[in-house]
Amino acid sequence: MQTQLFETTDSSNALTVLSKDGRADYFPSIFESDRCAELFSALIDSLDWRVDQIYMFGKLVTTKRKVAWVGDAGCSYKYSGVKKEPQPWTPELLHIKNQLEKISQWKFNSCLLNLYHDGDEGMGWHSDDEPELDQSAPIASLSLGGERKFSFKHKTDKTNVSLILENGSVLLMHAPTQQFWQHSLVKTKRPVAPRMNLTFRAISL
Ligand SMILES: O=C(O)CCC(=O)C(=O)O
Ligand SMILES: [Fe+2]
Repeated sequence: MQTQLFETTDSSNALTVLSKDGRADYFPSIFESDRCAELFSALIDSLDWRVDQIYMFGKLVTTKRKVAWVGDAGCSYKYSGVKKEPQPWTPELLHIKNQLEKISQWKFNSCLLNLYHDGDEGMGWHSDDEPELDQSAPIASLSLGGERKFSFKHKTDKTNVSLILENGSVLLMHAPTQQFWQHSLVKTKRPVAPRMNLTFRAISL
């Protein structure tokens, strides 16, 4: 079932996505486009980007998508069987973190950055429910660059909710969304500009 569900919540222009078993708030334009371009290029230059390794059908495969894991000292993170140690925060990332903490009223101590060069790169169905994440915390996701379709799928009734993540937008996924829903960044044949996504997370230390 394909649905598109939006409901305006408050004066912040947030749209609420998902009608049960969690909640996600979409903020269309947290950073304006000139600022997004500046941030995109500063983050490309200042971080150490690596290809990712994930298990797919029991095989370790290397992605074309690049990732960077950033966080406070001690915020190591294990997913798809691979443990990552964090890079230190940069001034731009601390600035973004600060903005997202105001919006979400939560403190984050780590950030996963993904770089999708074109529409051939995406991210398959998963939940961000690793044991080291604070299960009560939201995940705040900032998008920079080309617009891409993002979908949620309910784990039991398979309801599908999709939205377009625009340049400079923030998607705030509140607990217990990860427990009940999977999400994916959908690949596309359309030509799309490179896109960077930053997910700010709270790791329990
Ligand atoms: O690129 C996106 O919007 C999603 C990224 C994501 O789901 C993740 O990093 O866990
Ligand atoms: Fe995710």
